[in-house]
Amino acid sequence: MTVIEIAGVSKRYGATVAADDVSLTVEKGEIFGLLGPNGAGKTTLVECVAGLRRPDEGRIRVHGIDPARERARLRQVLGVQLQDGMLPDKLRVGEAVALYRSFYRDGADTGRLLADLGLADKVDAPFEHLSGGQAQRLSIALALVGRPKVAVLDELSTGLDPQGRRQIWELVERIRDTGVTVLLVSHFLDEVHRLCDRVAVLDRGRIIALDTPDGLVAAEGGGQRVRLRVAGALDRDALAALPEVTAVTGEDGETVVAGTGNLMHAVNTELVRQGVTVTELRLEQATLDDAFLALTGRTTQENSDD
Ligand SMILES: Nc1ncnc2c1ncn2[C@@H]1O[C@H](COP(=O)(O)OP(=O)(O)OP(=O)(O)O)[C@@H](O)[C@H]1O
Repeated sequence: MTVIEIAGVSKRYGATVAADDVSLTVEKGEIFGLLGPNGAGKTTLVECVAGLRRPDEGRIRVHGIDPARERARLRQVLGVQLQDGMLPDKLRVGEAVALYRSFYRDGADTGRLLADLGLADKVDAPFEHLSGGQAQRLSIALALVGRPKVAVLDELSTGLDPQGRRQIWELVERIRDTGVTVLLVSHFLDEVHRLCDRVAVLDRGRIIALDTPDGLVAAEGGGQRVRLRVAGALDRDALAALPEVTAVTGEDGETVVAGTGNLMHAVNTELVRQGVTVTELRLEQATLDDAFLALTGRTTQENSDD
């Protein structure tokens, strides 16, 4: 069942095209990722889904509701994670959750929600005293307090340490397991790889790829690389001619063989045939980072430094 439908959506700010003819659908129970560099248009798109902005063109439906025209109905089915620092410093965790709960006819049990999010002992803590991870968990609690069918989570693990990120990821999986459809905005490749069923990669307002995380990696060129060094001369052309091999590159005496299928075995067999002495041999699986680089021409480092 389609829960979110985005069809031909465009949004401009003056001369900037933030969304350019974007179409996608999100199915019930999916964790769907929007991945892209800074300024790619991710936030603009989710703000349109959340009814906070009106697209210039195109159609959006969330559970059949037009977000731009039916904000009150939308609020009953869609929960949106607040961005950093959007709560008053002195507001206590329990007060914030109770306030947000009061917006809904059929909201969550706030005590249970806080316990589920590991915030039970922070009920009386003011927002300004929360750690980064606790503040993130509170923002997720506020997105879920209306027991939404759809949760929009934006840059959910920014600023968290590795342990905090893992905890948040487990939490998102638990949310999905309760039947909530999740639209997740991220520019972290490891995050979308771990969590998402499907990912749309956005760049300059356009969808440049839409697939499962593994599908994106595979499309990048099969997903494997063998790095090797040998003593003496290596016939790279013979390696390149192997059916499993898509490319052979190399510098500083290292040879990098990219390919598909049983690449390691094929390369090994060829090295034995050539009778060369191998001094180093290592298999790397391509990651979503490689796919991102191949798709956008930018590394994730350039991405976050944008
Ligand atoms: N209110 C606004 N007025 C003018 N331009 C805007 C506005 N909001 C966003 N933009 C521009 O639209 C483009 C898309 O921005 P958007 O925030 O949607 O991207 P994003 O992918 O969410 O980026 P980030 O990862 O940095 O949050 C950018 O070029 C941005 O500068």
